Formats: sequence, C-alpha cells, structure tokens
Amino acid sequence: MANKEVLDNASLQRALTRITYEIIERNKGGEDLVLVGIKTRGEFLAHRIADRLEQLEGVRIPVMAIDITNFRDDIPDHHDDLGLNQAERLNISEKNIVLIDDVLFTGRTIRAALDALIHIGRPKTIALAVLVDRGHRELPIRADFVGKNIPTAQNEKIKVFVQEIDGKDAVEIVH
Ligand SMILES: O=P(O)(O)OC[C@H]1O[C@H](OP(=O)(O)OP(=O)(O)O)[C@H](O)[C@@H]1O
Ligand SMILES: O=c1cc[nH]c(=O)[nH]1
Repeated sequence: MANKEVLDNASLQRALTRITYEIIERNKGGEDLVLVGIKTRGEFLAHRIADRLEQLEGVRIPVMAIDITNFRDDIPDHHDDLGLNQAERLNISEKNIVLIDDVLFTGRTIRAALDALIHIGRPKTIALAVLVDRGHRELPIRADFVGKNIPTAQNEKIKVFVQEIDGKDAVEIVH
C-alpha cells in the first residue's frame, strides 16, 4: 500500500516553528539552554530549532547530537559510547536541556537518551520535544513539546523525511 502523507513541507515547518515558540516561552532568555538532538533525524531537527531560535530571539543556543545506540536496553553489551569526541561533548551540568527527536513511540529511545545524558553530566532540567507522537508508550515518558500527535496502529510506522538526508521535509505513515 502507498504511504500516506500526514505532514507536508509547510505543516512540518509550522510544527517546528510552534515548538520553537513553546521552547522560548518556557526558557525566557535562553539562558543555560542546550538542545540535544538524537541521531539521526533528531540532530537535524535540533539544528532547525536552533536556527529558528536565533532568528526569533537573536541568541545562538548550543546544539549537541547524541547517538544513543549503546544505551539501548535491547543491546546487552553496551559500553557507554555516545558517539561524541571530546570537542563535540558539551558541558550539560546545571543546564536546561531540550532533547529533540523525530518520533516518540514506545519511549525506549528517550529512556536510553536520558541514561546517556546523565552519564555525562547532571543537567538542571531535561525536557523533550518530538516532531511526532504516535502513541503506544511502554514506559512512563511523555513529551513537553509535540509537533503533531498522530494516532497509529501498532503495526504502522511513521517515517519522517528531512531535507538534509532525505531530500524533502515530510512525515508519512507506512501501513
Ligand atoms: O519511542 P521508540 O519506540 O524508541 O521509537 C522512536 C525512535 O524510533 C526511531 O528510530 P529508529 O530506531 O526506528 O531508527 P531510525 O532513526 O533509523 O528510523 C525514531 O527516530 C525514534 O528515535
Ligand atoms: O513508527 C515509528 C516507530 C519508531 N520509529 C519511527 O521512526 N517510526
């Protein structure tokens, strides 16, 4: 069956802009704010949000990208590697972190990301922004900023496309 587009380019841009306004509202002045994008697509979304924040507020918020693969609970022999070299590793202690990912589903990726972050520092706060919340949580995790809630069946898949690696901005549902 063909994929069904649930967010087109324009709606995806609007969703990111709305998330950015909400982040600004919650973090007046942007002090001590750090955006952390979960690789792969969360990293690109984090940079997009940082660009919007700069346009709207005139401040450049630091962005760090993390690879949470080694912190997943289904990988038995994980060895605490965030896929960051020393220069890429920001100081997150006492910072207000906004974790950013494309899709929130079971919540296991976010659990792993929390583990990864706490491994490298002690943030003051951690909030979560996702482009799509598709439901079906298996852990007590929720997002603070949501681009769009898309109710799905368990056997469907949400596919997020980003211009940087997919050549377009869109969200599709794969049956
Ligand atoms: O809440 P969860 O059940 O953890 O699902 C959400 C995660 O799943 C996706 O990654 P996926 O592992 O499918 O890899 P991808 O980024 O290559 O699509 C997506 O990018 C999220 O990070
Ligand atoms: O539907 C889903 C579930 C997990 N990750 C995705 O990117 N899509």
